[in-house]
Amino acid sequence: MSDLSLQQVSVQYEGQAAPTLQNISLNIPHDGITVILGPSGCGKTTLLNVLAGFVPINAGEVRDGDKYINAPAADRTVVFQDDALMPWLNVQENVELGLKIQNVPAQQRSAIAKQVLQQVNLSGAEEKQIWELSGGMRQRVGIARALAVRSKYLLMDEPFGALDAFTREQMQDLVLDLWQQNQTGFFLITHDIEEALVLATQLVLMAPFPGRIIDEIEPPFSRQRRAGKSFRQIKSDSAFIDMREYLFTRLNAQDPALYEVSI
Ligand SMILES: Nc1ncnc2c1ncn2[C@@H]1O[C@H](COP(=O)(O)OP(=O)(O)OP(=O)(O)O)[C@@H](O)[C@H]1O
Repeated sequence: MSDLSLQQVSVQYEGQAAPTLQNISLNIPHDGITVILGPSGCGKTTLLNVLAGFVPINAGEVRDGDKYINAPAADRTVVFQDDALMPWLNVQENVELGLKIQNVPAQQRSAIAKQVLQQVNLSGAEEKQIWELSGGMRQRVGIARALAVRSKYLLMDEPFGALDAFTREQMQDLVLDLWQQNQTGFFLITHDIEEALVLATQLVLMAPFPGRIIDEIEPPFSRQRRAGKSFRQIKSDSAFIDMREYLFTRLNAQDPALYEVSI
């Protein structure tokens, strides 16, 4: 299966003096968890919107294999932070929505919805109304909806930012489970250094003005978690602490030299 790739991509919004993204080149594996970390305003959301096909680029190219990406499609589904669920539909109906748009027959829709709701641990909640759910449950319905259409990539912008620490860890485990079970590629933005480290198979560090990539690392911790190591064990490991401090220093850089590219 092909990967998503950006070659020398630049984006400059109308009315802006400088590019929001400049010369971004990045490979996003179809079977990895790519996490973007960077200070506010460095263009993380713009990058996600480029991959989703929402924002046009001014230079460069974005491709999935030999297919150029310049419009939204069902193989790249955005899971919005506010979960974007339809409050007049129940859980099952929300999950079936994308399938309905694709004219999948009712019986098949229902079977797929039940299966993906089971994957996100929401079996039994099919008939619930959206307003009856907790924030974490709503996020899981949003993810189930994306899984239902068999999306090749899930694009997530700060998906767990509004959740408490415990629910957040449950959602991180869910991402790791789904990554293994479904062979889905994840592209995820977070402000949380520890979250980035425990989830990423590829961690991309960005700097602002103009938005650019300054480092890429491949943390081993998502695989360690899948192999049974607890979050507590991972986060107290000296390798984890060293990487966390490195990222913290670079993200809090007052000194522009720390924003120099180090790939
Ligand atoms: N539609 C738009 N039109 C004009 N300027 C925009 C648009 N979207 C974003 N920008 C500008 O582009 C820059 C980067 O914004 P973007 O949201 O991509 O950054 P970000 O890294 O995701 O920020 P944050 O972490 O605060 O969400 C900002 O200066 C923002 O004002």
